[in-house]
Order: sequence, then structure tokens, then C-alpha cells
Amino acid sequence: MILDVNGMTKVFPGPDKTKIKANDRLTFHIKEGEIFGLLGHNGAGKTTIVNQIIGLLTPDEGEVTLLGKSVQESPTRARSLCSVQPQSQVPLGFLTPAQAVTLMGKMRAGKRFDPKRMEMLFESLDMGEWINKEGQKLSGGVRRLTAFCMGVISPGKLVILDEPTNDVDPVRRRYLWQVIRELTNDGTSVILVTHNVVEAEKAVDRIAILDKGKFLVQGTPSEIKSSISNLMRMEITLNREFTDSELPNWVHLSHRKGSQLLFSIHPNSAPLAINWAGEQVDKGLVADYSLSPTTIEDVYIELTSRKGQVQ
Ligand SMILES: Nc1ncnc2c1ncn2[C@@H]1O[C@H](COP(=O)(O)OP(=O)(O)OP(=O)(O)O)[C@@H](O)[C@H]1O
Repeated sequence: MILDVNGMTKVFPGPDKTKIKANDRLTFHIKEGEIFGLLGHNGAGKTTIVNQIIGLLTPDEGEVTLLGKSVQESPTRARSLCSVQPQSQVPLGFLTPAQAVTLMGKMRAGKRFDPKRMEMLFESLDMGEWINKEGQKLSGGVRRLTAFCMGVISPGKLVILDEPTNDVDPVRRRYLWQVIRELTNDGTSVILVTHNVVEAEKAVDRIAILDKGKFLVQGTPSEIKSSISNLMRMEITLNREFTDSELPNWVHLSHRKGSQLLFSIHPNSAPLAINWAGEQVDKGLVADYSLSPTTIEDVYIELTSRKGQVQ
């Protein structure tokens, strides 16, 4: 096991002498070569977890163990075993991507820094045209890719990536996922912190969904989906607002995302649902609709939203 977290709890002082339980008795384990996705809303407690794994914060209760040794007892060792790509943009200033990645490579690997690995990373991410441009003249996506390369130029046993694909174009996102998967071939483990449930579902081996400091569920994507796997997902694009009373009674859960409405429905209701959606299209109330198997996004919405209500 690379990482063992047992009963980790972190409490911050809130306003007016209240307390914020940012992490509440969290237990999870990460194996060698595993990609572990940490999903949760803003403020769910993800960064607080990361900061305790790398020894920047000390848990109020519980224990974090990296490769068999307590992080609380050896925080410096923890930081050398972990590589982190932070959520915030790295301020590159006048440094070019090539200079920034070389600097980080030399800081982490010293004489073992391998410029060929840097070239391989830039090539894999198709960054050639930008590697010698000043950081302050680069787009947000290229700076994000540069920060990723800095994080993985000399990876530790555990690589922690906080929203690595933010601002990155769809083609390079794919390249990035390939590089992440290749990282795990030699036993490096990855924690992927993200809000992007759809992307995480494709990329990770196991997922934990965090809400208000507590894990709601953890397991492989298929284990997690099996919690509501007998349901299907219907997505419709509305032409106008719907009230709750206009929704048919076979709707198990509904969630609104702008003009998109998501339902979970029982497979037995599929013919009814298709009929109903078709009628709404004929009346001009719905622009289009689709019916598909359950995704992790559905589980996430079901677990983190108020059930059965349009939000
Ligand atoms: N140093 C701190 N002092 C007080 N409260 C804090 C501190 N750090 C975090 N919190 C609170 O703890 C909770 C969890 O914060 P955290 O940053 O871990 O969430 P997050 O899931 O990483 O959020 P985001 O996705 O927005 O980055 C939030 O309510 C936050 O306001």
C-alpha cells in the first residue's frame, strides 16, 4: 500500500466561535499504480485531505501513513515522496516552460534530472510551439500543462493532481490522460482531485465522493454505479421552464443544469419515458432528449443533491 488514511479528521475555527469539520473521520487506502479520484463540490474538503497527506496540515484525529511511515512524524519525507500539481496556476513570470520544468526537475532529481524525459513530456502533450515562450505570454491552458509537467518531471511515489485538465483543450486532455496512465506503469500512484465527474469516470481506477467532509461512497466506477445500476438516465433539453407538478410520476430523481433536465428512471419506465419525451418535443416544450445507462455523474448528483426535487 502506498497510502493509508485512517479516521482522518480536521477541524478549522469558523466565524463566531463555530467549528468547520473540513474532514470527518476519513478512511481510505491507495495501492501501487492506482489512480484514485477524489470528487466533491466546492468546499467539500478535498484540498484539506491533500494538505494532510503532504504534511502541510496535521490531522486533529486519525493517522496518515505513506509507505509504512507516519506523515505526522516525518512531514519532510512525505513531501519528497509526493509530487503535487496545485489547483491554482503556477506563476511562471519570465520563465519559459522548458526553463520551469528543468528547474523543477533539477530541484527534485538533482544530477539524475533527465532532459530526455522533459522532451518526451512536451512531445506527448504536443507543446512544442510554446516551450521557449515566456510564461506570462502563455494561455491558461498551456500554463496548466506546464504545471503538470513540473509535477511529473521527477514524480514521487504518489502524484497528486488538482484539476489538471482545467483550461486544457479536448485533444491535449486526451494526451494528458495517456501520460497519467503511463506514470502508473512503474507503480507510481495518482490522486486526481476534480469536480469533473464525467472525465474522472473514464480515467480512474477507484473513486471516493466527498460531501461536507465525509465520504458518501468509495469504490471502482462500476461498484459505485451498481448502487443505482438498475436505473437509467434520461437527459432532456427544455425549451421552457417546467414545474415539479408537470413531471411524470415515474421520475425517480431530477436535477436541472441550465436548460438540461436529468432524470433517473427505472428500465421498466423506458417506453413511457420515450413516449412522454416525444410528446413534449411535439408540443415544442422540449428541444431534444436521450436515454442512456447510469453514469458516475448520476450517482454523484443522486448522493449530493436533495432527492426528487428539481434544483
Ligand atoms: N485554513 C482554513 N481556515 C478555516 N477554514 C478553512 C481553512 N481551510 C479550509 N477551510 C474550510 O474547510 C472546508 C473545506 O475546504 P477545502 O479547501 O478543503 O475544500 P475543497 O473541496 O478543496 O474545495 P474547492 O473544490 O473549492 O477547492 C471549507 O468550508 C473551507 O472554507
